[in-house]
Amino acid sequence: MVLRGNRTASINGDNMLVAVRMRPLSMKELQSGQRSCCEVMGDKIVAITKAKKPGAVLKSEMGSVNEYQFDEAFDANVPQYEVYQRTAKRLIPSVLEGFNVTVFAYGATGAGKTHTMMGSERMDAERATGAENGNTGVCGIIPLTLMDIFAGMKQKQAEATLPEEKWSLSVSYLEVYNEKIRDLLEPSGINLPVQEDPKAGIVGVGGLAAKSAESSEQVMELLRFGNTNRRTHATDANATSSRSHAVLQIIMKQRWNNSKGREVTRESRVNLIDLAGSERAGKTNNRGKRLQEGANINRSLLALANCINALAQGNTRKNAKYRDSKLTHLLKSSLEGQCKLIIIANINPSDDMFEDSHNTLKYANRAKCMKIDPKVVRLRERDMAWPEREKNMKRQSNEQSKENDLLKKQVEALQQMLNGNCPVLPNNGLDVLENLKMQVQADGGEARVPSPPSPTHSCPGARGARKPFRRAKSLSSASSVASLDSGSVKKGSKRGSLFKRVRRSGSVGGEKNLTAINEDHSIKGGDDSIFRDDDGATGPDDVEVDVDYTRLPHIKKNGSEKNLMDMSDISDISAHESVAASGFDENLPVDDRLGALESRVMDMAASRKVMLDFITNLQAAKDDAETERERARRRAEKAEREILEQRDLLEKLKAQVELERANAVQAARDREFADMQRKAVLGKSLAGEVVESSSEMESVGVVPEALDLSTISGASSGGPRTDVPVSSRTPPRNREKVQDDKRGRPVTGGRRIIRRARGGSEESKGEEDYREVREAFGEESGNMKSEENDGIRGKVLGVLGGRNNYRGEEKGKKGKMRGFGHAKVGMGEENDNPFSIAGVGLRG
Ligand SMILES: Nc1ncnc2c1ncn2[C@@H]1O[C@H](COP(=O)(O)OP(=O)(O)OP(=O)(O)O)[C@@H](O)[C@H]1O
Repeated sequence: MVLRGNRTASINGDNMLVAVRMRPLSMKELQSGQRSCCEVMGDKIVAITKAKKPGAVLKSEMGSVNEYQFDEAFDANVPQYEVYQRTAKRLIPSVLEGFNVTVFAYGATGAGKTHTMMGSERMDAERATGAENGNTGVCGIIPLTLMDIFAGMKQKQAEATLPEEKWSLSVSYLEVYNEKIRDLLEPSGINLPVQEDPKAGIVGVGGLAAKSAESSEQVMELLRFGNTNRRTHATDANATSSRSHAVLQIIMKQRWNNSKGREVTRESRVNLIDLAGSERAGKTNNRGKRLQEGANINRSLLALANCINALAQGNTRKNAKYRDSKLTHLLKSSLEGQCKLIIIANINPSDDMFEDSHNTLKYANRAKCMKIDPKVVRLRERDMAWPEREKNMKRQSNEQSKENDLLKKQVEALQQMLNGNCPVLPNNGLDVLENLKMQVQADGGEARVPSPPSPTHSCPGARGARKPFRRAKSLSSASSVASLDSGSVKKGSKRGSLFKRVRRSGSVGGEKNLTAINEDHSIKGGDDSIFRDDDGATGPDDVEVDVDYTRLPHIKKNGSEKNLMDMSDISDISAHESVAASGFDENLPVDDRLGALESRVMDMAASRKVMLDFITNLQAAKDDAETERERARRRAEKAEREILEQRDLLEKLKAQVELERANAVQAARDREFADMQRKAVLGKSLAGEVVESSSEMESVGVVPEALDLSTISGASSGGPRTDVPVSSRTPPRNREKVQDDKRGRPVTGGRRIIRRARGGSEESKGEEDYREVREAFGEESGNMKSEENDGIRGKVLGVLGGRNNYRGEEKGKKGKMRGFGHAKVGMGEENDNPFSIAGVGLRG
């Protein structure tokens, strides 16, 4: 068995601590027969044993033991609190003194990093039983550190000896997932940028939320919320595997006033980091998204290992490639030596994880060689002399005040436009909106509330905090939009167009003439006193803007009413202003005036943000209204088109009805004419005159052949006639003869006869029909006496018989007796075909 090792402790003394923590084998691992290959020995030494391969010949296959010495080493039995006590707790005094501290846990997946940093799932229950009193069984380093920091702050505050000494704390929580930085406290899905301040040697994250907290409980609440947004997923190696690196940043501030009346701020940051674990794809069986996550985790951990290697090689700080990953970029200031550093290497003792655990130990061993030289307390002192500061504050305050006035008036103008006083924006109104848009864009889409300026403040957040003031100035001078009131423009004025616009055009009656909106929505200049007092000084008492904020418009959007501005944000602007006015009261002590001015600047900035938001909302509402108007116009046009189409259609239908009516009239005339002809023919026949022309017969719908008895064969058989030629002409249908009967009632010739015929006995039916035919055609019954006419009568009855299914001879008896008498010229009862000769009958 070969023994190798590196039994040296960290070279950085108190500034850096490298510890190793070994977790116990899990039940699952024990059940699957895995054995421990690691041992924590005395003197903070960890030994890792590589088993000899069965039948090993090569040196690499031989068993070996490696021993490494660390600043701290914890075996599986060491409880959470002891781990904390021997690591992070040591650095709490440094934090309270203003040092930056970074603590991170490193190791393979499932080695116990989250357990070490956060604690176990039972942490909440345990905390409820009083972790603060020493019952800290399952709390990890993060909650324990928070408790101690808050306890330390409380004590410091209680023992405060410095004038106006105040302690405060805020936290931010982020994750690095797949090389993207996400805010866990205000999750938005946005990939936040890493920002570096080389001068101050600080690396921060742009746009990261910082939440102030009064107690560790509050921070733990925030953490719990953040953890619900963190990416974790079950893998083969760990049921709750972290898929991202999580960074909790605690920012602690101590403020006091020094003997020269200057405010001094001391700020320290504590980074508590739970890294995701390195993993081998072969062991974890991860696929797809998990595999990609694993690759990104490994890449960033490799970048971290490379940086540590480079830093451990002595004077090669510049060789460390921090930008190889987001994680190393974020940790740059911690690794470079700006921070006190604690690295906890977690190992899983299972022999199955030998390679991973050994790598972790080698990595931690190398980290010991990093040179850490954290900067001592970083004091940020306001070094500006008071008169200069006061002047500066006044200027800023006035700029804000003027800008706010202008914004108030623009809000008013927009409200009027929105309330319908001016449904279409005039050109200069559009200028206002355009100007506002530029302003909002120049603010990066959002106006931030500035904190009091601190010229020597070197952290990026604090520098950013001064931005709104500078921005306001540069914006106003850069703005190139044409003035609304060109007469009042002062060309070349440093104040720029936004302020030029409210220059006065004259004062009225000695009163302060407030800037107002002209009827055409341009902004009318007010009294110069808005900017200057009689004595030439400027101040908030000059501002008297009477805006009724209770009349803020509600915009209907998507069916629901939306208030464009939160009233609570702005309702007490005037109160702020009156309080802030004390900043100009020369009789007050300097500190009070400074405080008042600061608070005024902040309030002004806050109300400016509210108004900018409001204006943006108004703009959006206006856009929505215009879109809605456009939609309504299109809908109206469409409806108009449809109405016109309907009208066209109606006209066509009317014309068609007219045509049909004319046709019907013409058809009625034709029928009348045909009936007259037929009547004439039948009259002739009944009178015994010879009907010479077949066309005469046809004209009344009687086919001559059908009446030609010579063509009738089997007339006496009584069966259906098959040899009777069927008229090739379709008998005209619906051509019913309508005429008055004797009583003047309209009678439908053929049909009526048929109906009647169906009613009585067969014989009398024939007679009746015959009579009715006669009557229908207005013949005198006397004309029927002659024997010759019996033939015609027989014909008529025969036709009737066919039409009404008279049965052969029996039904046509009378006709036969009187001559022709072959009523069965009809088709018999089977023949119902209206197109047969029977149908031709008298129907025509
Ligand atoms: N010291 C310990 N004592 C008891 N159980 C532990 C200890 N360390 C870790 N565990 C348990 O081991 C399992 C894995 O631990 P943990 O989730 O902390 O691993 P991890 O290193 O954070 O893994 P990953 O990188 O995948 O997130 C958990 O069930 C945890 O409770």
